[in-house]
Amino acid sequence: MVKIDIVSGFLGAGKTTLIKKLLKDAFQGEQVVLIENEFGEIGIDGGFLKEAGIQIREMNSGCICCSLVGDFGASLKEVVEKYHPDRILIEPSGVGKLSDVIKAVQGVEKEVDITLNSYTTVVDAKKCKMYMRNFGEFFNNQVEYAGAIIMSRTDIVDEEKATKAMELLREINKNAAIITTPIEKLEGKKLLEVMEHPVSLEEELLKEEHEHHHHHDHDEECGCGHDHDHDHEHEHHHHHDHDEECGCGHDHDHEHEHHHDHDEECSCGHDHDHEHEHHHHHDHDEECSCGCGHDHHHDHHHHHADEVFTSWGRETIKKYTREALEKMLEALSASEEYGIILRAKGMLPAEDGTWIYFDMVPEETEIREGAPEYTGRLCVIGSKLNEEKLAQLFGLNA
Ligand SMILES: Nc1nc2c(ncn2[C@@H]2O[C@H](COP(=O)(O)OP(=O)(O)OP(=O)(O)O)[C@@H](O)[C@H]2O)c(=O)[nH]1
Repeated sequence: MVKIDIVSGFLGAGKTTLIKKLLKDAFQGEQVVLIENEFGEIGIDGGFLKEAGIQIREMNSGCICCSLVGDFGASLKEVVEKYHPDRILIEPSGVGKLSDVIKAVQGVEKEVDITLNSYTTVVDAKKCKMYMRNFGEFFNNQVEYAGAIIMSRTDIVDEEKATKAMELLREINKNAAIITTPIEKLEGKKLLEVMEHPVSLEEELLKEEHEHHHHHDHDEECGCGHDHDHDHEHEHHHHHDHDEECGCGHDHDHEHEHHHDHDEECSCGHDHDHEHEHHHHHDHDEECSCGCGHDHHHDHHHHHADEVFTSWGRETIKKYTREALEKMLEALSASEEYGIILRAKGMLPAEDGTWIYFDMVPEETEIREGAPEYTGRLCVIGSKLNEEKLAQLFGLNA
C-alpha cells in the first residue's frame, strides 16, 4: 500500500522547505516520489529537490483541480506502477484547493493500491490574516480541509501576530493539530507523527476526560470505539455544546457546510466582508457585484485558480548583479505597478560567474548563491500581473 501525503499551502508558505526537511529527517530508507504541481509554466522547484535524489514528477500544465482530476489520477497510477514507491508526496500548487486534491486521491483509491496517509497545510503566520481576507476562497479551503496545519515563520513573527493567526486558523478548522513550533526546532520524525496522526489538544483533553470518567463501564457503546456509558461528562457534551467533539477522532459536525456559507471570500482581491449575501444569492439571478468580471452563476466554488492568479516566467541567459536584482525585487512589491505580486522565484546567472537564487514573498526577499543551472529561469506569480512591465523591469523581451 503506497502512502499518499499531501503538503498544501498558499504561495510561498514553506511547502518546499517542509518537504526538504521531511526528506532529510523523516523518510530515510523509504522510496519517495514527489508529484509537484507548480503554478506557472516554468518549473523552478524541481531543481532544488532533485539534489535530494528523489524522483520528481512535475505537473505544470494546470492545477490539480476539478478539470484535471482525471489526468492526475492517471499520473498517480503511472507513478505507482512505474516506481512502486513506499510514499508519494503531493505538493499541489500554492493556489490549488486542498479539497480538490483530496477528492482526486480518493477518486483513485479503489483502483490503485494507495492510501491517503496525511493532508497537511503550511500557513505563513505573518500573512495568514491578509491572505484569508484577500484570497480566502483558495486559502481557507486549504486550512479547512487540513488534518494538520504547520505555521511557518513562527521563528520570525512576533507572538501577538502568531497568536492571532492561530486563532483565525482554529476558527475555520476545529480539529487540526496546529504546529506552532518552528519546524527547524522539531525532529522530522516528530513532525511526521503529528502530520500522520493529528490530534488537537482539545481532543486529547476530552479523551483524557473520557478515560477518567469511564470507571463504571456499563454495556452501551456510541460506536466511536470508546466506552462512554452513562457518563455525565459525555451527556454534557451532547446537550450543551454542539461544537465540541467526543474525542474519538472523527468529525461529527457538518463544519464544512457551515464554513462555506459564512467564511468564504471571493478572492478577486477585494475585501467583501459583510457581504455574505453575495454568496447566498448564487442560485438566483443576481450578478456578482465583485467586479472581477466573471460569471459566478451556480458556481459554488466561484473561481478556478487561473482566473484569479496568473504567472509570468522566462528562461534567460541574461546576467544580473545581486544589487540590480535586489532593486528589481524591491520595485515589485513597492507598488501595484506590476500587479499584486504574491511570489517570485528563480535562479539567474550573475555577472561574476556565480549563480543567484532568489525567493520573494510580500515583504520578504531571500537572495543566495546556488549551483549553476542549465539556464537562467525566473517566475512571478500574482493577481492582475502586468506582463509587459515585468519584462521591462527584468530587462527581458515582452
Ligand atoms: N524565516 C522563515 N522563512 C521560511 C520559513 N518557511 C519558508 N521560509 C522561506 O520562505 C520562502 C518560500 O519558501 P518555500 O518553501 O519555497 O515555499 P513554497 O510554499 O514551496 O512556495 P511556492 O514555490 O510558492 O509553492 C523561502 O525563502 C524560504 O526560505 C520559516 O518557517 N521561517
